[in-house]
Amino acid sequence: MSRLELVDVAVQLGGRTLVRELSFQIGAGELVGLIGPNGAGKSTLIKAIAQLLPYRGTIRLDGESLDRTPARERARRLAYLSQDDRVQWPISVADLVALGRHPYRGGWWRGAGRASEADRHAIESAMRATDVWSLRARASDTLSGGERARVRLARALAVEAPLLLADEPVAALDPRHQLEVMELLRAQAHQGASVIVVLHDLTLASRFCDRLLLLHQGRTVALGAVETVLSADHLRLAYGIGAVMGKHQGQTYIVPWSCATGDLSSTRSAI
Ligand SMILES: Nc1ncnc2c1ncn2[C@@H]1O[C@H](COP(=O)(O)OP(=O)(O)OP(=O)(O)O)[C@@H](O)[C@H]1O
Repeated sequence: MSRLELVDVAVQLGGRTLVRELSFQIGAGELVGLIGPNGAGKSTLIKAIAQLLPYRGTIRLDGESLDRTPARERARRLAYLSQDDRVQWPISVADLVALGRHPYRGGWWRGAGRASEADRHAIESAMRATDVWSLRARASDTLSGGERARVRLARALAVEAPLLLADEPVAALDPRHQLEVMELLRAQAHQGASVIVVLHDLTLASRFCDRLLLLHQGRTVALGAVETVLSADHLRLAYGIGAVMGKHQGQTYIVPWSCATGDLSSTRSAI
């Protein structure tokens, strides 16, 4: 049985259809990259899976419809890292990461200082893995964009959920931290989690993901093996670019190189 299953999922907002009849499955231990141009519907799809937007169709986690799963249980089984990186309160980094353990607690939040042994272990592991342990006493609203991104990822990892949805987790990161975060997501998958990561960097998508889902205008352009999805035709049709592709140490790198010329509208509408 697949871990996550979407059947004919569609999202309509403000009178527009943002995701169109999309079906796919992800197994335990898989890292799937969700790619596509700005406005393709990637965040909308991720939010629908996270039950943050109304949708049509069915989304099942371990065989159970997510819209029927009680909220607290869902919050343990599904960790969501949003694209929105605003930090609303001047709470410490440690307390922000500790919020990831909230679904395991009864009653109201008491902060990282009063966490159980299991909570403390999850919080510290997540902070060390994302390289933010040294920031633990800092006020979270004083962090740089990249530091904040890693702290928010730590909060999502602290949930220790079997499904991790990460919307552009490397967008604000320097190259080394981008690689570290992708290795971390890979490691989460190796340990049995199912991970969906939204990416704009096609080389990272190619190198680290098991499969890719390429969206354009809310539709699936391609879903499958990295080499199949990242074809020159798909890049031209979905992104309107020409790219330089090559191999290094047996892995594919992709450098967006030129804006495709000519009328793409007819080919795009055919996708
Ligand atoms: N609440 C809403 N009402 C109407 N349209 C919306 C709403 N939210 C998003 N959209 C539109 O839906 C489309 C898809 O948005 P979405 O954020 O899912 O794109 P994306 O693929 O994540 O893009 P990006 O790469 O820019 O983050 C966009 O055209 C966006 O303007």
